[in-house]
Amino acid sequence: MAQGRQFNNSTKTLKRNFSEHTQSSSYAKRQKLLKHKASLPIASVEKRLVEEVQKHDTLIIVGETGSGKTTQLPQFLYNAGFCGNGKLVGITQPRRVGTVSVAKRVAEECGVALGEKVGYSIRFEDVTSTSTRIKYMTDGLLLREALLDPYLSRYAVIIVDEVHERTVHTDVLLGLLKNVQNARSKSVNNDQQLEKESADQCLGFLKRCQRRSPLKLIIMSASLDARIFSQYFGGAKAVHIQGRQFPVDMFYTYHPPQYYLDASLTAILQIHLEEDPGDILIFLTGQEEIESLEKLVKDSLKQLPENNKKLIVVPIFSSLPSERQMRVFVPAPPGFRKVILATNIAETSVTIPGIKYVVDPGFVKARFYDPNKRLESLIVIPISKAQALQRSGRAGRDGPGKCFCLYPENEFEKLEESPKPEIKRCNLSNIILQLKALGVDDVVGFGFIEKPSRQSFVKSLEELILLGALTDEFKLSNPVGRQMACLPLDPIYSKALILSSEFNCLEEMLIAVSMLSVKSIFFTPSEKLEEVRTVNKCFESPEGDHLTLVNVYRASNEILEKWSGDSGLRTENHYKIFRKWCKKHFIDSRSLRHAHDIHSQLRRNVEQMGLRIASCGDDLLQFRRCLAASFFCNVALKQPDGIYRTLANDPMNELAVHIHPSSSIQGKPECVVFDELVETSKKYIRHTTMIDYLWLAELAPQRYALENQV
Ligand SMILES: Nc1ncnc2c1ncn2[C@@H]1O[C@H](COP(=O)(O)OP(=O)(O)OP(=O)(O)O)[C@@H](O)[C@H]1O
Repeated sequence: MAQGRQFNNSTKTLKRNFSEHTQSSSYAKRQKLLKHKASLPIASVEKRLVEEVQKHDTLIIVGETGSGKTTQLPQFLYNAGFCGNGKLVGITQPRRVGTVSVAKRVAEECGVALGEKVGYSIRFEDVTSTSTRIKYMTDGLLLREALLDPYLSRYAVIIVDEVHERTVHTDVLLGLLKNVQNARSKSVNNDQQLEKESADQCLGFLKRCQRRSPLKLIIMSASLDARIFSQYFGGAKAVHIQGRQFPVDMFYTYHPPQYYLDASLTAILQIHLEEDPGDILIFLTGQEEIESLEKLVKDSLKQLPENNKKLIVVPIFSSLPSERQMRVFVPAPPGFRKVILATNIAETSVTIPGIKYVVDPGFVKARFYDPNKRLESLIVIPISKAQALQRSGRAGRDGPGKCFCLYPENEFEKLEESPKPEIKRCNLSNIILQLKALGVDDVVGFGFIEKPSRQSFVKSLEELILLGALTDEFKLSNPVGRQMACLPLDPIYSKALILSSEFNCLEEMLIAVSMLSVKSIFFTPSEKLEEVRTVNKCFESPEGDHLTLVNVYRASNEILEKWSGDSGLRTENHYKIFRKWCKKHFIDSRSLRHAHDIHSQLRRNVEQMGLRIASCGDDLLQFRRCLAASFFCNVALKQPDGIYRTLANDPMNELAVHIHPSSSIQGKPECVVFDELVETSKKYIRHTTMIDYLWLAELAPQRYALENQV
């Protein structure tokens, strides 16, 4: 990387030229891809990397951003024969967007349709087939797979990519993979022994053969401290890939800006007016900031002369409808420059062609969970050095780039090396349940790379006991705990599904849980809040948001049914009408379709479990009682001043909270259950439904026995 330089936040005009975007034939495209592959820094060390993987069961690979680790290494291993006997190379990623976009790219490079030799799997979306050999997936997905196949016997190699992010799933996966490696190498030794001992135990031997090859494990990132991981894996070898494809020049401000949003605007305009053609990517902390900056940029453009107005603003954040997220990959029209306003969703793994300039204000919004108060806070904090490196690395991927950091260079030195591991700041209930289902009895003693706090363990174990997933002896209960672990859901949602069968409302709960499982059904631009409310009045249930979600789903189902005709087949035209309907109601059509897919999968899951699927019809009391019986850890009571207070065992941990303004609940009911408690500008409870406080002692006596009552 070039020496840091300082830059001025002044604006000047500069004429630019964009070359015409020409469409190449598929042959020419393929030749171009091959040439590109050969030019990546990793290409020159292919042979050495393959040899290292052959020699070592665990390998740590560190290489500059854009050097070709994620896209090329799996192809090297495939070509070297690691996928013999139908085995797979699996690559985990921390985010869905990165997983999908990288898989698409590698399929293109291999000249195959996505889902054939190269595929991907993310929760509720599997684009693989029996011919898939290179499989990209989220880290959480591989953890789930381990529940069904504890030896991960289909995989010859597993690459844990972007490990510096230290997501909770990556951390748990590392511990688990260590155990799997041990178990598989033991099974190799045992099998050799058994082979000698007895020829007539042929069948058992064959069975063991399926899991006898040792598991190769590769830990990878551009910004990891190899020592920590090497130590964790008993002195595993680390390989450093030298060089990057294109340089990225770093620039810093003289002083920290007073308001980084203003500084961001200045930086964007400065680049637009003074720098050579090339798109801009700026990292902000969330939707609100992105929308403010979008408006500021658009207003500023109005003041510029006509020939300087050719700047397109494209936002990307996680609650944005997926179709709109994909717009970041669409090239700007000839003569235009594109500026992408992104959260850290675009920080790792992704390559957005055309990005030449990165602007980094140096902040990120991170989640912190307080296990005592059950409160999740979203707090804006400075990024770590690893994140700064990843951000600058989004430039320099298809040509030389520049990164403008909106902080002085000496501030960079003060940043933490890596982000705080998620496992130290999240609710552990789901992880504990999965570990228990994997047969890890002593979860506190599990070999985590960094152990979560004792308090987090205690609170999550308590919650799982209250939900009936664990016995008082901390064992997985049968059948409830086992059933809960089988469902790819948070424990409270799983419990709600299982219980709803008894309350005769599994139909409704399947819908509610499916809708809660997608990132966000409604897309609400801040300036259109009122319009969204008016147009969606028809779905609103005064009793609460869970029923509102059920109403939206059923209305959308009617739209789909109406056009499916006798054949039951839905054509693209039906979906066009569906999308139009969604747009009218400010609904993210991809999220809603996703909810329909999740619904189908969960329905299959509960059918396999033998749960009785029935509808409560108009008797919605049953549905609300069932919510009370499952969401009883998330209850808030109205206080005389009209503000709500959460209920906790220890009054010190009770919090004053507000029902989220987007809620459909009417009036101010005495008592509500809620889905999540998040602190943004205030402490909000989201997805609330009214219940009767007196139900709690009857429906959740384990938590609301008389002596616990307030
Ligand atoms: N979707 C894509 N479109 C165009 N080019 C791409 C795409 N994905 C990858 N590339 C090209 O391949 C190069 C290598 O990408 P790859 O993701 O393998 O690098 P990496 O070393 O894993 O980077 P990082 O550590 O940032 O994830 C990129 O620099 C870019 O030139």
